[in-house]
Amino acid sequence: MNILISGAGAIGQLYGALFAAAGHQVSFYGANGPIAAAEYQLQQRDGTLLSWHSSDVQQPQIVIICTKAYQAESAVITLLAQQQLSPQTPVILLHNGLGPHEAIAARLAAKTPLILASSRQGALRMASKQVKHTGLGATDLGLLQGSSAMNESILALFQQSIGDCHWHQQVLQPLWHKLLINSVINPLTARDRVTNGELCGHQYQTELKQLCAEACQIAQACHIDIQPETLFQQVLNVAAATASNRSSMLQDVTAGRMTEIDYINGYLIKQAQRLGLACPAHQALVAQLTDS
Ligand SMILES: NC(=O)C1=CN([C@@H]2O[C@H](COP(=O)(O)OP(=O)(O)OC[C@H]3O[C@@H](n4cnc5c(N)ncnc54)[C@H](OP(=O)(O)O)[C@@H]3O)[C@@H](O)[C@H]2O)C=CC1
Ligand SMILES: CC(C)(CO)C(=O)C(=O)O
Repeated sequence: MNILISGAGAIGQLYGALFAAAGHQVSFYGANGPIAAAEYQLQQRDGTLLSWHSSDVQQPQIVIICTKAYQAESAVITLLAQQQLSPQTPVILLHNGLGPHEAIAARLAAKTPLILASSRQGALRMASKQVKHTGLGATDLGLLQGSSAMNESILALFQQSIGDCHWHQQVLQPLWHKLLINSVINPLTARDRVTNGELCGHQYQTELKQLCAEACQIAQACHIDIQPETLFQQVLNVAAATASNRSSMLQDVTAGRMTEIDYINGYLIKQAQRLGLACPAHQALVAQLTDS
């Protein structure tokens, strides 16, 4: 298959390498347009280097947006302006957080398959054309709008190339679940400059519970099936399982980069305001991070 990936960063290069290794043609798009064919390297989990080649951009059969959440809409705008995409070509959004799908859905033709995806793989950029595969994890996918004609072939493509991939009829459920966990772990670790595991300490338990309770009330009002005690336990499990990790938001803050907080806690706050619900703990957290 001919796959165009917009966003040649850590996750874009990881998925690109895995698609290419499975025999597919991968081309990249950047903020300024098509990226010429080049050699890339993936540092695999066993330490060995996999060299692979991207192609020049041709008419794609699938488009995957692998930018940060705050870059996704502009990536789609650039593609629609510069490429003659068929309205049948599926567009897959693969970023953390939620929000850009609403604006992007409105920009695409009604029949264009818009697929949302969430990745629990880990990738780290080592050089402009080299990434390290830092963690294995599932990819969740599902159709948000448009024709479902390619659902099965897209799932087969992901399962054959990436491995652990799951199709969801209600894709917003797994995306919300990841957002809820990120909405607690990421800003706390970024605010206090601590590893994920440190959130399991006694001093965080009250704040964790309050954040989980608020987030669940908003999620439930958005028809997401989750209980505060379940989320609290999941947050502790993820924090313990990734104890030595520095969350992506902590890494962004430390490096002086923009964070995705507007698409994680910011999305929750937006939903709360729409529904007339209070969320003081999440608002305080956003303010603490934005002011720091
Ligand atoms: N890295 C990881 O382990 C994981 C990441 N994720 C999520 O995946 C998403 C991508 O993360 P990650 O790959 O780490 O981020 P990166 O910053 O490494 O990659 C984003 C890429 O998009 C490029 N880009 C920026 N603007 C545009 C644009 N308008 N059009 C096309 N390309 C553009 C960037 O180019 P430039 O560098 O020139 O700005 C960069 O190459 C995020 O939402 C992240 O939270 C999810 C799970 C794990
Ligand atoms: C699960 C967690 C918190 C792992 O670090 C993550 O997804 C992130 O850092 O963005």
